[in-house]
Amino acid sequence: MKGLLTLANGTVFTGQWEGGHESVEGETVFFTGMTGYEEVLSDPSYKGQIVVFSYPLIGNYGISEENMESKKIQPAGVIVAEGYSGYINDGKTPFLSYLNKAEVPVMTGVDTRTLIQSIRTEGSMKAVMHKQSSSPVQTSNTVPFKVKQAASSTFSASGKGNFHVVLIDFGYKKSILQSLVDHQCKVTVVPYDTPFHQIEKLQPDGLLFSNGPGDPKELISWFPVYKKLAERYPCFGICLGHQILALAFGGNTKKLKFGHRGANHPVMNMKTGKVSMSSQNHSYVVEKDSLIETGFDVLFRNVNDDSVEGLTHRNLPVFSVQFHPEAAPGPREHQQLFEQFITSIQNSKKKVKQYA
Ligand SMILES: NC(=O)CC[C@H](N)C(=O)O
Repeated sequence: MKGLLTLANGTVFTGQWEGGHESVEGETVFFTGMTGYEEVLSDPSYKGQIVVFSYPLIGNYGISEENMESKKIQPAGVIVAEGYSGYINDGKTPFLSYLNKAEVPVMTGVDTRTLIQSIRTEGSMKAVMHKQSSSPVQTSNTVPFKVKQAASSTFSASGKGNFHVVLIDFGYKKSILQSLVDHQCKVTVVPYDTPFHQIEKLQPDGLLFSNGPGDPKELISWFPVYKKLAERYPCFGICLGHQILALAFGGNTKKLKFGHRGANHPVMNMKTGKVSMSSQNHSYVVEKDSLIETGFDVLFRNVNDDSVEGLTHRNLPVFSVQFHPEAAPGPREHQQLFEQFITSIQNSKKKVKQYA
């Protein structure tokens, strides 16, 4: 069965329709990593997007539940050049069956090279993906934000939990929670719309503002609460969490032409001059010139396009990164940022003791 992907500019790409809902729409974005499709498919930040994989063969090591970042397949649709359907190890689910079960449509045999070139030239675009035999869904302008946990829940490694971190959930990846637990934190996950006094009641040692889908400015009504929290507790922001911290302190964000999605984005630490590789998945960035009165300095910059990749506050134990330090199988060299967060919690605790 033939499938069609119609971009907002009218360009049509064809491929093999492999199943799932008969018609979906979403913003078309591309991911350049050679591995890591399980992470991409289950990262809530991809919610509602149509993801095009630039690596030509996807699915060659199947799907393992343990590598999934959330309980759902998050993108609205998936486009690949070739979907692997050969042998995989026991205990893994074949790529296409997993997506079929989740009813997420996949198109294979697509000219992904030309498709990605057109996104690079014209920018990320809305598109409709549908089975040739069914009529396409109507395009709407709804932004697919709002990933919400019903209630808060607490996690820790048994017998451990030296620091209590409240993870503010905008659509968090499981490996962020895991990285905190691995760093001896007891973690309470709370929905993004949890009032200040409820977070205060939990007596956190620090707060983690998570990643998440959509435009961070949608959360504007919550910025005063996030600012108050950041003035009170040591904070670490990741991706959407980083953007939100900048906005809450009066900074601004803008949308990139086609975003950064891959596992080899070089970033420079502005304090040390050291360049390291990072995993990334974002459309929006913090505008450097908007930071003047926020109290934030640039902690990391992107070596490719000079965009802001991290912030550190001059007077508060608050820092953030636009990339994903928790990511796997991307580079692991940013795990030390979780250590930095723990150190900032420890230092704040010492200060409180001093003044007590
Ligand atoms: N990974 C994320 O948290 C993404 C943040 C935001 N939705 C963006 O696209 O820029």
